[in-house]
Amino acid sequence: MVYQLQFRPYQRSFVRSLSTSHGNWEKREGIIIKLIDETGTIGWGEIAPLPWFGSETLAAALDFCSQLGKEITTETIFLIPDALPACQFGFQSAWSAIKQPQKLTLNHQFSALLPTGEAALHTWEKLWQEGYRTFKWKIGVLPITAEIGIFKQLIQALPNEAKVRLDANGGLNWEKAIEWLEICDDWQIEFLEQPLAVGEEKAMLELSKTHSTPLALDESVATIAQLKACYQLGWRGIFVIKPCIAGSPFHLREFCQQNNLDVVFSSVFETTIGREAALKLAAEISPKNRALGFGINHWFKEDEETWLASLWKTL
Ligand SMILES: O=C(O)CCC(=O)c1ccccc1C(=O)O
Ligand SMILES: [Mg+2]
Repeated sequence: MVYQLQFRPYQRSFVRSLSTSHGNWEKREGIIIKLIDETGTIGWGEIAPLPWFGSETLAAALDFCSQLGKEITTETIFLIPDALPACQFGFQSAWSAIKQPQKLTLNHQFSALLPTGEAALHTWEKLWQEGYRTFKWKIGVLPITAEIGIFKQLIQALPNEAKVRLDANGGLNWEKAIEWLEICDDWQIEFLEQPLAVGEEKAMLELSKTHSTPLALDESVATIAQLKACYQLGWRGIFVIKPCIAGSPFHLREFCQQNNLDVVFSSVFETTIGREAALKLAAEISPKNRALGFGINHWFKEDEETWLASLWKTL
């Protein structure tokens, strides 16, 4: 089967930059793709790379799209190399949108991403009023004493019913991870995400055995190959899945289902197009008790619908 292909790069700025232990992220860049089959049916897809997480760069994704020309075959779509995981996801989900155009039905809760640092203290309440009951806050950004101080204020301000996830983005060392885990154990945190850097999976396995707070791997399992490697290593804790950068949605679903993984789905600030495809997977494989990490409205300046509509017009 042959599909006509069109694509458009996009970029949008965050209202405030996303601060993590990797640094400050100012704007989201990606590519929207449009496939058209012989009957005129359209499938949209999105390539939303996150190079600081280990995916390809935007430039590599653009090179890939540019060399394809005006058409792409089913075969090419399923032979995209593993070095281009965000492209695998974008093209294969656009293909699915044509072949299996089912509507998205979800009854999961969402988790809201709080701004980093003190700003979390005056942001959670608005999100609570919007109905969020799970909140994620970044750590490993400020000096640890200051951060623990803010954390204690936050946890005491939040209603009892609220669940809290902490995400260190690999920014802690062994001692700081233990310091945080002891606090997490006291406050019944839902989980601590990626305390140590990529490559320190054995140490994280060790930490998971000595503390009651569950640990989640994120950067360590960014792609399907990494996910498999960590599973093989014996990781049976939580796996954070960012579908848009993980690779083939078909392979991802198969591996998660076969091994019954405890997964938490997570956004990479993709647009509605990537988000719909990611949430379709979540509807199938995310456990109901794990809120989806897609509560990221308020992070962009433009109104999503208007912004996307104007991008669409150019395709
Ligand atoms: O997972 C969530 O709840 C929100 C998304 C999120 O935290 C995130 C978004 C973009 C890039 C990295 C991360 C992260 O989990 O580290
Ligand atoms: Mg994370």
